Amino acid sequence: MRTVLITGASSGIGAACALELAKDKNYRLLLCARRVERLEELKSKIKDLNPACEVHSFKLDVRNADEVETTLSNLPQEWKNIDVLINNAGLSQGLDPIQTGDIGDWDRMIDTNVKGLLYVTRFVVPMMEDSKQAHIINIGSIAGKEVYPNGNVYCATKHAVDALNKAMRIDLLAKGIKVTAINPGMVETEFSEVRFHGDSNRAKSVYEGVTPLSGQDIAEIIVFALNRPAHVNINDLLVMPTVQATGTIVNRSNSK
Ligand SMILES: NC(=O)C1=CN([C@@H]2O[C@H](COP(=O)(O)OP(=O)(O)OC[C@H]3O[C@@H](n4cnc5c(N)ncnc54)[C@H](OP(=O)(O)O)[C@@H]3O)[C@@H](O)[C@H]2O)C=CC1
Ligand SMILES: CC(=O)[C@H](N)C(=O)O
Repeated sequence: MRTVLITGASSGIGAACALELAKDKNYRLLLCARRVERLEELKSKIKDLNPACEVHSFKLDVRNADEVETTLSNLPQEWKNIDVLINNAGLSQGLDPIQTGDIGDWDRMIDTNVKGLLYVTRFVVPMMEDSKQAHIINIGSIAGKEVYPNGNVYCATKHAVDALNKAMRIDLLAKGIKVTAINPGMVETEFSEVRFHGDSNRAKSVYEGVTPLSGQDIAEIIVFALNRPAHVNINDLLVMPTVQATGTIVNRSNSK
């Protein structure tokens, strides 16, 4: 049995991972995010799907290092050993050129996508000491492999995730902790709604005329990566919908 901690489990890819892992009797789930009411709804979906799946959920804002340390160290005793960390919490805010970008948006992206991922990893790795199957999955992005117009700071944060993913693989090698980056292209979640500060029409237009990836598509790939034999690690995977060639080149006339 492996205990999996998923950050940002209240929506999108994180919630889909929880539901996918709940189908597999080898996993028990630690779910966190800021919106606890969403986590409660997710827990009841998991109960319907697999009543035997053990779930513990809690509120966590990954941007606050003290909160991350205190909350993780105060987990109930039976949840203190972690095997798998899915560093998923993240967001994009704004899509503006650098000279007019909103500094609050920049801070939120850097604090969540880079510093939050670091804080959680810093305090979870010591909780993996007893694990024989320790694995960290970092959710990067196509935006961590290339830069697209007006993506500036979001792209920079995901390039940082790409670097940290490689750095973790080096630093954690002697501990036998697997480290995998999953880098999605366009996935239809709340991502665009958050990027455009709740402008749902603009968010919808991102997915017009295309079949994007779903959270479930990414979750299935993560479960595949987690279930490889002990000697096999998927280091880095870039996953795009068939209609997407780069961060911004998308065929909207030939949706599959
Ligand atoms: N959708 C896409 O096209 C792509 C997404 N990604 C990445 O996938 C990851 C998941 O995003 P996605 O599912 O699409 O988007 P969603 O907006 O649907 O989900 C984002 C999740 O992150 C959580 N989160 C955000 N800020 C914080 C915080 N400060 N502390 C804790 N949790 C936080 C949210 O929970 P809450 O608000 O409740 O705290 C939510 O559960 C992100 O890292 C994103 O960058 C990568 C490439 C493409
Ligand atoms: C370009 C993408 O596919 C990604 N969702 C992003 O907006 O960075």
